Amino acid sequence: MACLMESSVPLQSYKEAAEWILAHTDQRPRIAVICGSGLGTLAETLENKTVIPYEDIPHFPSSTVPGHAGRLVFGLLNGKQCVCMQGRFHIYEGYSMSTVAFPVRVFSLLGVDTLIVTNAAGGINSNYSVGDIMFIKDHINMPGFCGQNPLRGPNEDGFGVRFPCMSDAYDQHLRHLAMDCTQELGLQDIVQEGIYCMLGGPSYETIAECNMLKLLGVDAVGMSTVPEVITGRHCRMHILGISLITNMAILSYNSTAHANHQEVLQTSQLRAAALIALLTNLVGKM
Ligand SMILES: O=P(O)(O)O[C@@H]1C[C@H](O)[C@@H](CO)O1
Ligand SMILES: Nc1nc2[nH]cnc2c(=O)[nH]1
Repeated sequence: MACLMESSVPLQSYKEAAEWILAHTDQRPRIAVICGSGLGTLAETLENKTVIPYEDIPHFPSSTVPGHAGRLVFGLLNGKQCVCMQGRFHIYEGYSMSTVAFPVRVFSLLGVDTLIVTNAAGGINSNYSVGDIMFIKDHINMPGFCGQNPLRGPNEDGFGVRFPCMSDAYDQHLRHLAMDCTQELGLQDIVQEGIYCMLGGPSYETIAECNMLKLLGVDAVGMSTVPEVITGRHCRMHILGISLITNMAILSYNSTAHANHQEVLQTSQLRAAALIALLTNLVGKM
């Protein structure tokens, strides 16, 4: 009988990508950073860089979104070896959740055990302001309500268990360490801690959808992060999630504001220096 199961990414593809990378750099980082929309400048600050375009790596997807350069950058951040993804993948580009999270399993094969995931997000919580930095304490996988999950398909036991727990997805110790860094850097007035909700995109939310998310207790909404976090936790990585509030979600029919990607990139640029300082300080303490 023909197999009716959807195919997920074959194990061999992760292995071939990892082997290729290991053959092209001597760097062996334990920390990976996924840079959100417009936040890739962090990678420019690494020392002793090895830059690998995604298209050179076997089986790696390509970045198609403005503000996502499409390169892996290996190097030293505050003396610690790191690998930065300058550009991530999204399901709205046409990728499956497992393809979006492909790099995370490759990182795991490289020896990465700590994943810092950043994103640009719309603020739902009315106490937030544009430019706030939100540490993610939990997420809602909205596409997951319709069966979209990066772990869908046969389980790869070599990476993790069939039914991984997600109640501890975001590492409390890392979050507290990051909070301490914001105090040291004088950023405490722009720091929040909250719940991130992933929607599929690429359209931004309607006013009714924003109000629904507010009722659900969501603090910030975006189109990413959740696939990488679920996949990272599946292979027991420690995870820190950071959302930059690049725009406020529109909750009132009286508003004349319109969500747009230019505003997202502008706010990212405005806060790039603060985020770089935060991550540099944090990585130094890890
Ligand atoms: O990759 P992230 O989540 O940072 O980017 C967000 C979601 C969309 O790609 C884009 C919308 O402006 O920003
Ligand atoms: N879904 C969504 N993603 C974003 N990314 C940056 N801002 C937003 C937003 O308002 N909504």
